[in-house]
Amino acid sequence: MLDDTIAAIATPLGEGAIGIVRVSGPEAVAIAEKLFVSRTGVDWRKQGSHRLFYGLVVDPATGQPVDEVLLGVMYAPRTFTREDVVEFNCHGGIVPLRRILELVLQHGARLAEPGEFTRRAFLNGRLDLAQAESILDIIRAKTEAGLAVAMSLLAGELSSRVRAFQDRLLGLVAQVEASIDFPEEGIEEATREDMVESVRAIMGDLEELLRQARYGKVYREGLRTVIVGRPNVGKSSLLNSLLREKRAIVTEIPGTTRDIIEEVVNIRGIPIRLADTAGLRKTDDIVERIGVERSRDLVKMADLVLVVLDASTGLTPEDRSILELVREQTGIILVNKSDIGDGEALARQVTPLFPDKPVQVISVKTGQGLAQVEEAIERMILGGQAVASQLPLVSHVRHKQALARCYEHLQEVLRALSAGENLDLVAIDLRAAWEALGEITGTTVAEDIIDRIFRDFCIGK
Ligand SMILES: Nc1nc2c(c(=O)[nH]1)N(C=O)[C@@H](CNc1ccc(C(=O)N[C@@H](CCC(=O)O)C(=O)O)cc1)CN2
Ligand SMILES: Nc1nc2c(ncn2[C@@H]2O[C@H](COP(=O)(O)OP(=O)(O)OP(=O)(O)O)[C@@H](O)[C@H]2O)c(=O)[nH]1
Ligand SMILES: [K+]
Repeated sequence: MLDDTIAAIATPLGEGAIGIVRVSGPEAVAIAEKLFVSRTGVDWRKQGSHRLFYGLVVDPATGQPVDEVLLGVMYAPRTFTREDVVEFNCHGGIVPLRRILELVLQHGARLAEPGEFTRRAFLNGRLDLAQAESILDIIRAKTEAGLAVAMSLLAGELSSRVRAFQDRLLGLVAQVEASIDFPEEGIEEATREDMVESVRAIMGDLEELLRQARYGKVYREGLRTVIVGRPNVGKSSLLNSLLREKRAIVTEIPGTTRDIIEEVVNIRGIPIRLADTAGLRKTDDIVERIGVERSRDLVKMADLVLVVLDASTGLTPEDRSILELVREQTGIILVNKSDIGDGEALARQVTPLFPDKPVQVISVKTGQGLAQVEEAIERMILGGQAVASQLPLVSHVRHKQALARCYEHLQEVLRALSAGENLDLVAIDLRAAWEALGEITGTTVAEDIIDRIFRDFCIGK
């Protein structure tokens, strides 16, 4: 598979200043030799790696110049894929990009599959699987904190933690196997206790990582949030104030399963994905409207519900119905318009009715309480902590699940050790724990999981 040379357009297809056709594999340099004509008199083949050369791409069949380009040349093995890589930096239009790609394909490359460049980096050992996954996270990061989490994954911070765990487990395996090899000596009580202690220590460290994993995925995926409330309580005003005051609409992303536009607000580094609940906002009868399937889905799928009440009108039956609808969900109750009504009184009234939900008195008009809303959101996400003391190392569900499986195997090790069971059993569970960790870095992962990971990438990445 790695004998062939792959090529793809690596930049978005649209009108841009520059576009890149990327080529990787054993034929990459030979293809460039056929298509690229230097215009500086420099013999680019005689220069070092990681250089740019100015010239033309010329169609060898016709002798016609196709585009004026900068050719990037990087020689194996010190490249992104660990293969020879050439990059045609052409003008960023669809026709020059397509034309150059076509020529490259005619002269010895095949079209790359989605994520195939990164997959080669993984297969050739330049990146482990978690690092490869981080590259898509970098591309999709919605806030700077999200980018920082992705960059730490790329830097291998999780990977090195995982490898350290694996080393500790291997140490234990060696200890157990040594005892198995000399059964006549049996295993001493002290040794057994020693092992129990080591396993407990590893489990403690795993627990810490798993705690972070609870909110880690929010940095990557964002927090699906909806604002609900009856008409005129100030939902649009709240949304606008979040969007405007933050001046941080990072991007507009289409909802993945529905045709709903989401706007991403950056609240203390946490990407808050506010679904455009125009359907919910514009209707006369909000309760009835929530009954409408689409809106209900939106609310049910939300990670966080912001329920807005109006201090100037007090708690109405409609408010109660809305609050009932979202009783089971993570939410914050916002008592708005405290500038023209007794917000504290209304807050005292609803707090005992919905003890799970923090209540915050606000006025979108004066700005009162809005900073505390952000704090409350942060606190809910970070499991009670007001501020993340450190960015989470675990941001993928896949990684979290592998850590959890490792943990379960270690529970089994503990049980077997304290029940005085056969050491063969203990060794098997220790190895299983070790293997679960290898799924994160990709040393013990099934091919179909790797396929699934790279399928999400775009072509050219
Ligand atoms: N034009 C271009 N820009 C790009 C990339 C690319 O492939 N091409 N990248 C890719 O997605 C990212 C940068 N990542 C890269 C990672 C490693 C290497 C590389 O050549 N690494 C060598 C180090 C070479 C040296 O030390 O001299 C190596 O790791 O061995 C290049 C780009 C983002 N920008
Ligand atoms: N005094 C005061 N008025 C507010 C406050 N927040 C919003 N309003 C006003 O309340 C009215 C309704 O606000 P909207 O934001 O449109 O309310 P909504 O909940 O989106 O209303 P619908 O779209 O009908 O569901 C507007 O006139 C706002 O200016 C507030 O904190 N204090
Ligand atoms: K409105």
